[in-house]
Amino acid sequence: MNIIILGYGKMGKIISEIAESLGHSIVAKINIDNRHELDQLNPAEIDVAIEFSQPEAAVENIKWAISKEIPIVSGTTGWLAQKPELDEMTLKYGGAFFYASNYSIGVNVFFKVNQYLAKLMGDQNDYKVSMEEVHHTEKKDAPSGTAITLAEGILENITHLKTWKLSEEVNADEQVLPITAKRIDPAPGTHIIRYQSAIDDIEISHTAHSRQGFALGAVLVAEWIKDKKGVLSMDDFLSF
Ligand SMILES: NC(=O)C1=CN([C@@H]2O[C@H](COP(=O)(O)OP(=O)(O)OC[C@H]3O[C@@H](n4cnc5c(N)ncnc54)[C@H](OP(=O)(O)O)[C@@H]3O)[C@@H](O)[C@H]2O)C=CC1
Ligand SMILES: O=C(O)C1=N[C@H](C(=O)O)C[C@H](O)C1
Repeated sequence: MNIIILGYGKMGKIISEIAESLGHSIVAKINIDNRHELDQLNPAEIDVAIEFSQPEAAVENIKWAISKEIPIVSGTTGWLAQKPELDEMTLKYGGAFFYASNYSIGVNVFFKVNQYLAKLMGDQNDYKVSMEEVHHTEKKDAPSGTAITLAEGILENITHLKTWKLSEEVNADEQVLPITAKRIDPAPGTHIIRYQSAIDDIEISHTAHSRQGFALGAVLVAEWIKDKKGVLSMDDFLSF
């Protein structure tokens, strides 16, 4: 496959290495300073675009790929308010757009465990639920996209919770799920969910040891999306 990398930073570099090791060709590695190279490319020769850039750059990058009819796999976090607009554009162009806040298989198993635990805890009003995420200091957004997906999994199952908020106070508001975001190098990504009561605590966590799992997942999705159409997510890709 011929792949274009939109955002050649920490993730873009690992994704390129993995893709090349699997026999794919990287036809361009685009950062802010060489975006002009996009105009010299022949879209017909690109099978898939993989986009891991920055919150302010993601929408423009994804629009570029959709408008050139190139299937796009995006992992950039911190811009999701604009996703409905991009979903609509994908359908208008008859293209393929895949977004996931986390491409690691382990985290996607963890998403399911989180939903199941929240369902079990839905009527257990003596427990206060809270979340902590830990990432490296270069991360631009907080809370992480993964933390927001986890929060959505909790809110849809615990009815007295109405929203989440960045806060360190576990007991502040019955209706609010507090999320603490810590920035400590070199943490690739840790997420912890805690249910705490006077009697006992329940805790689940996922700790990434490197960025390898995120990058491999993105390449596997890129291979899968090549001949697909529509607005797609990990629920379409994974069979669990
Ligand atoms: N979904 C997932 O599984 C994962 C998602 N992420 C997310 O991916 C994103 C990237 O993470 P990471 O690689 O660590 O970040 P980096 O900061 O290391 O890389 C981002 C890259 O994007 C480049 N960039 C900035 N503006 C543009 C633009 N307009 N067009 C193209 N490229 C641009 C930057 O270039 P320059 O340095 O020149 O500004 C930089 O090289 C983040 O949003 C992060 O949260 C990260 C890991 C996993
Ligand atoms: O910026 C990162 O590094 C990561 N970002 C993603 C997120 O915001 O959830 C995924 C992973 O946690 C690493």
